[in-house]
This record gives sequence, C-alpha cells and structure tokens, in this order.
Amino acid sequence: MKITIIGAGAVGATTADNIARANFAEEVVLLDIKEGVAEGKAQDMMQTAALLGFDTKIKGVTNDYLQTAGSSVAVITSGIPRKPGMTREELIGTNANIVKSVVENLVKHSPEIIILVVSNPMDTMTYLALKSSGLPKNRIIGMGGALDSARFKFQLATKLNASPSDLNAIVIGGHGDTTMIPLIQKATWNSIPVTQFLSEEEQADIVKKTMVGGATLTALIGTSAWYAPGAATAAMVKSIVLNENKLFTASVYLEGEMGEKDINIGVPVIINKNGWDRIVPLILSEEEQVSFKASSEAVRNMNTVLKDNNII
Ligand SMILES: NC(=O)c1ccc[n+]([C@@H]2O[C@H](COP(=O)([O-])OP(=O)(O)OC[C@H]3O[C@@H](n4cnc5c(N)ncnc54)[C@H](O)[C@@H]3O)[C@@H](O)[C@H]2O)c1
Ligand SMILES: O=C(O)C[C@H](O)C(=O)O
Repeated sequence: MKITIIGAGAVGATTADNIARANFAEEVVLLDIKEGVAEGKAQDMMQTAALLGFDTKIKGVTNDYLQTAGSSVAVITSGIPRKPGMTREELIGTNANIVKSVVENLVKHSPEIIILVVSNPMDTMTYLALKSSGLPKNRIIGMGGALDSARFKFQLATKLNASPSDLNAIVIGGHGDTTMIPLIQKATWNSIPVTQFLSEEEQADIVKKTMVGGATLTALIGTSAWYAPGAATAAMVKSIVLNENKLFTASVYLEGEMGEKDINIGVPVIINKNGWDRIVPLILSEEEQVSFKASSEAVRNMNTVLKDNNII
C-alpha cells in the first residue's frame, strides 16, 4: 500500500520514520515544496533500514504529485507551525490556502484516497479538506485527539507513578488550548477510576496541563512538537492500512451526533480500512455536555473564517 505524506518538516518526517519502523507499508512518498528537502530526508531514513530492519521504501519528491498517484492514504502536515505565545488558530491565514491546494492535488491523483489532516488549526483544516475535496465524510480524518489523549495519559501516569499504557483516558472536543476536553471522570487505571487516587486539585491540574500540552512544548522548544504528533499520526495510518479497528478520538464530520452538525470536531471513532468507520456513542455528564457545546461553538466560529474569506 502506498502512503503519501505532504510536508517533510518536523511532523511529516517523523510520521514517515514511525511508519517505516513499524514496517507495515510498502511505500511512503514524502512530498515538500522546498527543493530537495523531502529527497534528502527520505534518503537519510532509508539509510536506517539496514540498521532497523524495515522494508518500507521511502521516496522524497519536490512538489511532484504524479509520484503520489494511487495512494491509499495521505497525511497533510504542510503549513506553518506556531511560535511561542501564539495560538493554533492564528495559523489559519497561511495554512488554509496551503491545505486547500494540497487536497485538490491529492484527490486529482488518488481519487480513492483517505486523508488524515494534521496542519493547524486542525479541526478547521479538516473541515476545509472535507468541503474542498468532495470526498465522502468517512475518508477525511483530523489528527488531534490521539495526540491529546496520549498527553493526558502522560500527565496521569506521571502523577500516579503508573505505566502510561495501563491508563485508559480520552480527550474529546476541539484541538485547541481552550477547546479540548480531557474526560477525567471517565479515565481509568486498568479499569479503576483514576479519580479514586487524585484530589480535586490534582485532577484540575492534570486537565489543565493536558490542555496546554502543545503550548508548553512550543514555549520550551521554540516551535511546536513532533515526536508525539508523528507517533500518533503513524498509529492512525497503521489502523487504516492494517484494518485494525482501533478506537481513537479524531476530528470527524458530525451530522447531528453529540448534538452537533456541520462541524469537524474530536469524538471517539473506529479507524479502519474505510477511514473513520463509525462514531462510538459516548454518554456525557451534564458538565461534559456544557464543555462540548462550548468547544463546538469555538470550532464553528473558526470555520466561519473560511466562509468569510471565500476559501470554501
Ligand atoms: N494536529 C496536531 O496534533 C499537530 C501536531 C503537531 C503539529 N501540527 C501542525 O502541523 C503543521 C506542521 O508542523 P511542523 O512542525 O512539521 O512544521 P515544519 O515547518 O517543520 O514543516 C512544515 C513543512 O511544510 C512544508 N510546506 C509548506 N507549504 C507546503 C506546500 N504547499 N506543499 C508541500 N509542503 C509544504 C514546508 O516546506 C515544511 O517543510 C503545523 O501547522 C503544525 O501546527 C499539528
Ligand atoms: O501545539 C501546536 O501548535 C502543535 C500541535 O497542535 C500540538 O498539539 O503539538
């Protein structure tokens, strides 16, 4: 199976690296607009194949969409990342036009493609990808919840001195500093509610740290993160390619589910060969419902920027 990754920057290259190491794909095409960058990074990664023992072929190309033809899955990471002090939403002016033209090129050469959107502001870029591609809704998926849930587990594991893989915890809602909703009341430590072990102050602190996880790393690094984003994206690609039926929270198009419509936002879904196959019903408490409504409103407001600027 052929997988295309658009953007050979920090997240795109790390996603390619993770996919190759997991050795489940025949070919990864890495495409960037900057002359030679994708070719160079692809060659560098291919020189790890003998050391790491994978057979995936990674090919780098400069803006040549012919080379992406026949891809089953594409990951869009092209665009600018935020700098310290910025919100993800501030990236819309630059990234919307990039994402729109990338989607058009991808669909032209691979009409059966499933697209995973990573570029920020991710929920709005996913909505844009859906509206500008004309593809069925199940073939457009936004990556955010998988990453945010992994960060939530990291925060819980640190506080509980637990193994992150023993934790079951999800983040729904928008992928924004104020819009994401870590569902701490539903989080468990191998089936035991984590709330049993944490004071209310500790719970609030974990939720807050999870929500600003991306901003915290951006402040430390000077640009946004890539290791966990690349790992989360590769895990979703693997679930599509191997038809794993894994449950991730991901940004998908709602048509009345969870009380919302005409919006892409993070909810639990099953990811398999169909893209996002189905939404997993989630019963929210009254407080969680209020948060989900507020998050949806904020995401919807960002979508209006696309309409106001005639991008969709
Ligand atoms: N959804 C998430 O959870 C998540 C996580 C991390 C980063 N991001 C977002 O992903 C995006 C990429 O982040 P990064 O750290 O990899 O940035 P980066 O600057 O390292 O890489 C972006 C790459 O995109 C390329 N590019 C720009 N325009 C292009 C075009 N038209 N066609 C092809 N390539 C193009 C650039 O040349 C660059 O190499 C940012 O918008 C960032 O905010 C999202
Ligand atoms: O924080 C960012 O701007 C990048 C990404 O959305 C993240 O959460 O790491």
